[in-house]
Amino acid sequence: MGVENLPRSIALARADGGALAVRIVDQRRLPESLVYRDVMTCEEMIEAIQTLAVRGAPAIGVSGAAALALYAANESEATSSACLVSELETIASSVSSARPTAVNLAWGVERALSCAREAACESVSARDVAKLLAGDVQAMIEEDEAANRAIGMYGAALLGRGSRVLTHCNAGSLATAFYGTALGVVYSAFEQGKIERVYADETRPVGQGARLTAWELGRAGVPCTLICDSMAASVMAAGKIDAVIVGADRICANGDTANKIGTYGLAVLARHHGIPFYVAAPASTLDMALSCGAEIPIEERDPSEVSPCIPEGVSVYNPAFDVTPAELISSIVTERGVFAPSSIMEADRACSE
Ligand SMILES: CSC[C@H]1O[C@H](OP(=O)(O)O)[C@H](O)[C@@H]1O
Repeated sequence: MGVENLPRSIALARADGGALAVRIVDQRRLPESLVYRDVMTCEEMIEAIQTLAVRGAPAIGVSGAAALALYAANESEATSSACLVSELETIASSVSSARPTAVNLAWGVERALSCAREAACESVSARDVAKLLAGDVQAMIEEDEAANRAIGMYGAALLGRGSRVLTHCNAGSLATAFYGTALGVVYSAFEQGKIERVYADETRPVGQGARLTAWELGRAGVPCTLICDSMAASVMAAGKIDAVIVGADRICANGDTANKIGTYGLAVLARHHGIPFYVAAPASTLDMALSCGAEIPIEERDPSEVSPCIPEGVSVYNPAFDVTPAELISSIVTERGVFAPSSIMEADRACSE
């Protein structure tokens, strides 16, 4: 039992014949089946991101860089590193725009481009640039896990013994390279004997809580109660929650935070009930270029996610995220410590050192 019993959501691998592959857990198949899928091309990775086969801000950040590494290794016929860089710059925007809200995706793509440009300046061959890109994806995977374990350590210190935590969506190991952000705090606190129970919102319409968080916590042996999103208010009113911990897809310079749709409502409820509301996220989720949450692009997804049967003449609104104002957030937990939302720019500087 424990977090080590969880699969790695994304890893580099070699397909039959030795070609570079990115091996992902196909999260659309959970909780019924744990299915791994080898992604071999840039287009396949874009499709995996758009269909939520791979999902979660940090995980799609790694996937964005991996998309370029797959192109360089398996698709490009460039005869020079300069030509390869030019090709990568051409496809980069199609990867970054696969999902607009999580800043991690654009961050991962830009990191891969920088890696390729720097290598090309060293006059290495296109083949060697491809190898360096794959190596940097592996480094991102390792860095993300380390960041999540640090987030877990700092976040666990905020919780007392016997804590009952409410979480939303899945900000677990599946949503990252490994260990998770919000659930990383849970796993660290659980190892310290601090977690009595986790209440997991099912998180309509896609059900990341019911399908993924409940599956993770069950597999890790963490006591979990699955609730409908509409039950969160009553559970808080009944005094069953000591803290709310969620992930993030983009955190602005003033601390406003985009996360899965329904997060904002939880923050309002937590404030009403005097319950601390924590956001857990790595530096790759910070976007200091945006001054406030109104600037965050919110992805709208297919109406069929809300219901397979939409009555004629009825429209559907399906935003995948909402924005929680900084004033409703108690603290933001990063790999460099716990920060007040108003001090998140300090966190960005600390994480960049
Ligand atoms: C640590 S994952 C962050 C964030 O990403 C998830 O969105 P999605 O399932 O659509 O990829 C959710 O908002 C998580 O909180």
